[in-house]
Amino acid sequence: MTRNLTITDVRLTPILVADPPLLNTQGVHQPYTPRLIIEVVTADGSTGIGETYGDTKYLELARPFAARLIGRQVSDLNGLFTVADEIAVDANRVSEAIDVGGLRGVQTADKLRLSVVSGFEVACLDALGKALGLPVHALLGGKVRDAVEYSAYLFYRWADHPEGVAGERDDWGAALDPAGIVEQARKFKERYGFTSFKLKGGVFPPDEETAAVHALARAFPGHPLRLDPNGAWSVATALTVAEELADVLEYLEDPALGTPAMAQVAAGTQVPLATNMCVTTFAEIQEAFTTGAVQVVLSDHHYWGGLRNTQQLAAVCRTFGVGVSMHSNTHLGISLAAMTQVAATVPDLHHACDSHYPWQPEDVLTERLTFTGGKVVVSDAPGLGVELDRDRLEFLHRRWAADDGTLRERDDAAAMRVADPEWVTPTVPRW
Ligand SMILES: O=C([O-])C(=O)C[C@H](O)[C@@H](O)C(=O)[O-]
Ligand SMILES: [Mg+2]
Repeated sequence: MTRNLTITDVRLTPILVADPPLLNTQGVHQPYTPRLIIEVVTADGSTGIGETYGDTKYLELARPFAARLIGRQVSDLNGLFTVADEIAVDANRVSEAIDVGGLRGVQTADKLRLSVVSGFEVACLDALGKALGLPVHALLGGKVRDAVEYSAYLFYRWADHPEGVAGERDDWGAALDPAGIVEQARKFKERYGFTSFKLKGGVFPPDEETAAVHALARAFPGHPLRLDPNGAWSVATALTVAEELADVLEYLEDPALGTPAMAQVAAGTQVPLATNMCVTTFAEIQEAFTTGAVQVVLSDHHYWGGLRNTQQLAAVCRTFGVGVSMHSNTHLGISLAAMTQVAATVPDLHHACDSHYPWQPEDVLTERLTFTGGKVVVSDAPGLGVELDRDRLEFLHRRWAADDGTLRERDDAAAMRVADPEWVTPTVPRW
């Protein structure tokens, strides 16, 4: 039977989703964070869904992108990059050259475009898979594992958002010291079965964070542990921490900012270094790999340009003997399903992937994805194997529409200033 896979409609729905008061070196998460949900509809009635960042700078690229997709084939995934090249990026959007205070590395016009392409690519793959009756992993060449392992993403956090700030409550409680972090890790293990733990650092002086990692090592002997200060330390501080934690760390993530600093740290320690900050584009690979600056690249399909680019990144890493795993920031179930589908196809995946999903109490799916033994089972259902809950989508969109603009852009430093008016984004290295 010949199918008509022409794209006839594209729907873009910006939403605001609840986010807990998670601390990082920039500040704290806002009570609600923007995401963009993308639906691609084909002439024969398949609808595919994708998800990406929802801040204004992404929306303003997604709209002309969506308009250009009408009439194209949903299977023309390579064509998405051609379409992206046609979209002009406002120079002001990249003038500061960093994104979310640098948490996602360099910001370029291409990377902004790729962050939009990724949402459309996932939606097209989902629609194509549904039309053909094949899971996304089959469209990517087939799965090499039946479940994908994730790590518990531990955060220093407050119990609630600052007084007077509207937000959703949760039962995780505060975690502001080693005991609080161990308690949080126990809950993660109980609720989801995770056996790897990553602590988001760069929040407190390094000796406090080192103490928290030692406390985790005592509480969970033999479990892989990671610490990620998002580049907040000097080379000297990074080397001190690496020495103190050498026996317990699986890897140290972005201890110092930029490839040259990472290369200096790498030269002085046996602890592997991972990154989602100094290698975030193909252009950054050569310098990082030839200087031995990183041993594990944490891919994020959102800003690498989608699932197929993630596979290409994995192939380059494999060629250079560099490990690959996955980075995450606030995302919903569509992205977790997409991450799981692509991770299932990557042969050398030796580290549990990051996921913020357990921190997100809200979703746009009819059924939440679940972690069992720290793993998500790879769906063999057509497409991503998930279904959009239209009522939830509408509810979360109404929250976005009602916002006066303050929450539509993620700004962790601004959120921190609500609690501490003197707060300014720390200069790096912070310690
Ligand atoms: O380096 C990382 O893993 C991240 O930046 C992940 C997230 O952005 C995290 O730091 C956050 O959301 O606060
Ligand atoms: Mg990181």
